[in-house]
Amino acid sequence: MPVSDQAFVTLATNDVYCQGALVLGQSLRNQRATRKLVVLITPQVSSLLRVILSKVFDEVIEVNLIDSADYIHLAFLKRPELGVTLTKLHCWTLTHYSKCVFLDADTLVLSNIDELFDRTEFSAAPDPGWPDCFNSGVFVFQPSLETHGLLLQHATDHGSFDGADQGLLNSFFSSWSTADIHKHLPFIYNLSSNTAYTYSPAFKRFGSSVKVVHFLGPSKPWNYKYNPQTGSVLEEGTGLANQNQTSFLNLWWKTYQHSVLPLYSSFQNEEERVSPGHSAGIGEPCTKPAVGSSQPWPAEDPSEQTVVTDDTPPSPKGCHPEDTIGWPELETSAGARCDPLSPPSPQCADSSGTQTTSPADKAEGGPSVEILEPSQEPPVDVTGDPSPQDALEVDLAMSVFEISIEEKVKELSPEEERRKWEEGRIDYMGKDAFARIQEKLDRFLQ
Ligand SMILES: O=c1ccn([C@@H]2O[C@H](COP(=O)(O)OP(=O)(O)O[C@H]3O[C@H](CO)[C@@H](O)[C@H](O)[C@H]3O)[C@@H](O)[C@H]2O)c(=O)[nH]1
Ligand SMILES: [Mn+2]
Repeated sequence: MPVSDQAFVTLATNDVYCQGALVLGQSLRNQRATRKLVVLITPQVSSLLRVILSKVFDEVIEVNLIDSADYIHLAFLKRPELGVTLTKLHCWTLTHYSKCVFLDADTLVLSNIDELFDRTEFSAAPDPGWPDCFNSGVFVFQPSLETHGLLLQHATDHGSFDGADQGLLNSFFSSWSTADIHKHLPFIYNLSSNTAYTYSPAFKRFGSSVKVVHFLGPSKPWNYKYNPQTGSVLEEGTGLANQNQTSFLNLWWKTYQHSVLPLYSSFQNEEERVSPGHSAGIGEPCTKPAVGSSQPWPAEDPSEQTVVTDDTPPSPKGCHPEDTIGWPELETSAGARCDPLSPPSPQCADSSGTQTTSPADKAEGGPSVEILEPSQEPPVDVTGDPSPQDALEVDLAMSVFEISIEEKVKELSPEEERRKWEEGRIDYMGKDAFARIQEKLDRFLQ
């Protein structure tokens, strides 16, 4: 029975973290989550990713620090490191929900976790590095503007002992470790993938009941390359610590391959229906239609998995090499259009607008799992040249043997920079951070 005034909430401030949010959202749908799915985004997220997110999430909500009260805004300018922290706190403003479960975008849900809604604010699992603190990657909270205001006030008055949300939330909800054991979520709701081996007998004993894996720390699943034929991440140079970690990474990538990549292709199908004759774009899987089917989960999966598929028949697509004109302003890499493993590059679709899927579609359990057939084409890096105002930050590189998500560092021209500022799209955390501006001034004055 869906409970519409409760929601699972995540956050993605850029296109790279959006890939994580998509995997998380699809993993919740695959596990038949009965609550609404909400993703908070910031202005940096490109229009294509907003459309793709709206296929998975019931609500895609843009939040902006600039909307916060002036005193917060000013304090923030002096404390740019609190940026993502304060953004996470926006989840308390979702007052059209009575209770929510926040999940970091780098988490993966392995079985249904609806029972978390039986808990109350503020419930979280211990942090593996300091178990008297909770980890802020998974928590139960109750939206409230009052609490939101108090949290912001706390942030400006006291900062955060780790410079981010986990320190702040731990000092705000400081009685968590002692007051009420019901607020301690079991570790299986927030198992850190990279510490699963530090107490291996416990992992042997309890590992099979893990419900949420959290890829906390500096290396995220999308930093790895994945071989879609073997179904495993490529290990060279990554220093993978252990087998459990690898299994979880493989699961993340399997979800990405089977539940997220098809969203890019189905997006393109919709575009085709809107403007027939402008069919295939970059990387269109045009040689064979994709087949909707249920995909068994890998043997290493520690829990019972269900992949929900819808009954929508795959739209037949022929290979029409002369029709590869979907987005004329973009360059295509030679050969890319016929690689069956290539979804359309995100760069192809800057003109996406604000298309959404109805929540009814999503209630069915998300898009079908597609089997993408390998081809004999040589590996192709599918890249394009997006229009400046929607600069995408990821490149999806696809080949028969390798899928990778790469962060793209895009240099904007001075005019584009100025326009971004004028539109209020300021990268406080990055190149517009005060320290960087100071450096520029210093250079100028020398
Ligand atoms: O550039 C960023 C960075 C973070 N996030 C969001 O913020 C979350 C937290 O960042 P993450 O990189 O996942 O941090 P962790 O490696 O998990 O590190 C820990 O420390 C963080 C800062 O205190 C906490 O937010 C985490 O919950 C905690 O697990 C992410 O999952 C995203 O939802 C973005 O959207 N964009
Ligand atoms: Mn995290």
